[in-house]
Amino acid sequence: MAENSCSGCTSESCEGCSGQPESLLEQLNQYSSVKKVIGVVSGKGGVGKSFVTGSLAAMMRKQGYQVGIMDADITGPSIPKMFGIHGPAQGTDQGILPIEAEDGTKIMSINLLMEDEEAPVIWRGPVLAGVVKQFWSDVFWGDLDYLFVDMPPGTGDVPLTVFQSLPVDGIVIVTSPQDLVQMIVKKAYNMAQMMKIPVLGVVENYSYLKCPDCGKEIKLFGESKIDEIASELAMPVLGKMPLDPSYAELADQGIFYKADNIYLGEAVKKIQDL
Ligand SMILES: Nc1ncnc2c1ncn2[C@@H]1O[C@H](COP(=O)(O)OP(=O)(O)OP(=O)(O)O)[C@@H](O)[C@H]1O
Repeated sequence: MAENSCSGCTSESCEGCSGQPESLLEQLNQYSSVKKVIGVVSGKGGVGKSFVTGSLAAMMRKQGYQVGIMDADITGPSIPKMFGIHGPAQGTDQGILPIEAEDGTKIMSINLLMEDEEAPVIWRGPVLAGVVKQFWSDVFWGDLDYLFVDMPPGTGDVPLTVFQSLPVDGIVIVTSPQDLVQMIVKKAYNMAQMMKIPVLGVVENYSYLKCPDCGKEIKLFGESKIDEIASELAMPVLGKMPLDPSYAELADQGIFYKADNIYLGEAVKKIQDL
């Protein structure tokens, strides 16, 4: 995990602090340990960010790692439904307990804390940011190898809070093959650069649809430009995923942890190598 050796001390009490900007890192829940924090981001909504978060978590879990998912997409949480879990989450002296999916993935989401899952969250940025910090400091995650953070789309308050408050080891950018992509991917990439967060690479979703009859690959959104963009930014393409209704079905049935996303092998390797 990224070091935060100077958090909690002042420039008077620690020589190491002098001249360094004050760290905004939040303290992790004291009864928990998290080895690696991986953020999954997208420049715009609906490109499959939760889908990639869920796939990566499920694949890591299948390999025997202790895995958690923090659903930081507070106003559009979709992880609990994908993993077939419901609240209310319970609290103990150690903190709020995440809810475990059937495969053992530990999940915390605002939907697990609301009385009515369908009630909208109409909160301003600072409140949303506060919730994300509490998901780190007040949730009893236990000992995790990987915590995946499903971010809201864009570069607003919540992604900024995650980048500043959590020791993010790397991010995966998710995108789709459309004309706007170049600008959107660059915005996400540049934000990470400005926050000094390593970019592990980019995943393109909806790259094509495979015809169930003839196997032909149909490029629904036109030709992909992701290789060009990735090479311009000197980051790897970690996968190109087709639109595959069988995955959507697993999500709708709440058994997404069963998904074996063969298109994300490179992404898994990259995360394991961290
Ligand atoms: N490759 C795919 N094949 C089939 N269905 C997919 C694929 N990718 C995403 N979906 C489905 O599309 C919908 C939107 O995906 P998802 O929720 O992951 O997007 P998102 O980027 O997280 O959205 P938001 O911006 O709202 O957070 C979901 O129902 C998901 O199951």
